[in-house]
Amino acid sequence: MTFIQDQLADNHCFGCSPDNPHGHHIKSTWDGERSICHFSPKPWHCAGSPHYVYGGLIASLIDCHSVCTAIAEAYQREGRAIGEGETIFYVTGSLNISYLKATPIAGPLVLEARLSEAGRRKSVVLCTLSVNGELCAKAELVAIRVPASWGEA
Ligand SMILES: CCCCCCCC(=O)SCCNC(=O)CCNC(=O)[C@H](O)C(C)(C)COP(=O)(O)OP(=O)(O)OC[C@H]1O[C@@H](n2cnc3c(N)ncnc32)[C@H](O)[C@@H]1OP(=O)(O)O
Repeated sequence: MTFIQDQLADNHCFGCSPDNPHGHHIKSTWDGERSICHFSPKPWHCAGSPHYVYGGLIASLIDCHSVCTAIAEAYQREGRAIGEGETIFYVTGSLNISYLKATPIAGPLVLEARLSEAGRRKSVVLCTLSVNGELCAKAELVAIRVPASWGEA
């Protein structure tokens, strides 16, 4: 399976870089229309209750998965494979999450994202997070394209 994050160069992100030793290392697939990410929380990712996932982690996963989705779609729109040629880099402009149900820590968490808008610099990504087919959170993220130098070390 090919993951978006493994095709991106110069990515140091806490949420999604394969090379950040302290990060979440999320992995997302992109089928040309939507992206999927599976994440299995650890016991220490709990909220006040040991049974449910901490909301900040949920935000972090949605953030990275959605921005990576915007990046994948942008490469596709330019007729390029992900990571091919000049680097395309997006950052989070805004993130609006609704926590609909407590998210069971037993997981796995399934994130699914697709674009509702794709402009020259701005993309809007809709993302859901479900466990066992039950919708626990939904979000809208505005991703803004920035120069590739943003991501350089
Ligand atoms: C592979 C890597 C994956 C990385 C995933 C990591 C995700 C992250 O955590 S990134 C870190 C968190 N985000 C940041 O630090 C971003 C900080 N903010 C910025 O750098 C800037 O404010 C930035 C880039 C968002 C906007 O730059 P700016 O030059 O002001 O944009 P501007 O030209 O005014 O606006 C462009 C478009 O975006 C829209 N926009 C700008 N900022 C926002 C915002 N905060 N919310 C919603 N829309 C916005 C504008 O309305 C405009 O839209 P339109 O084209 O429809 O008129």
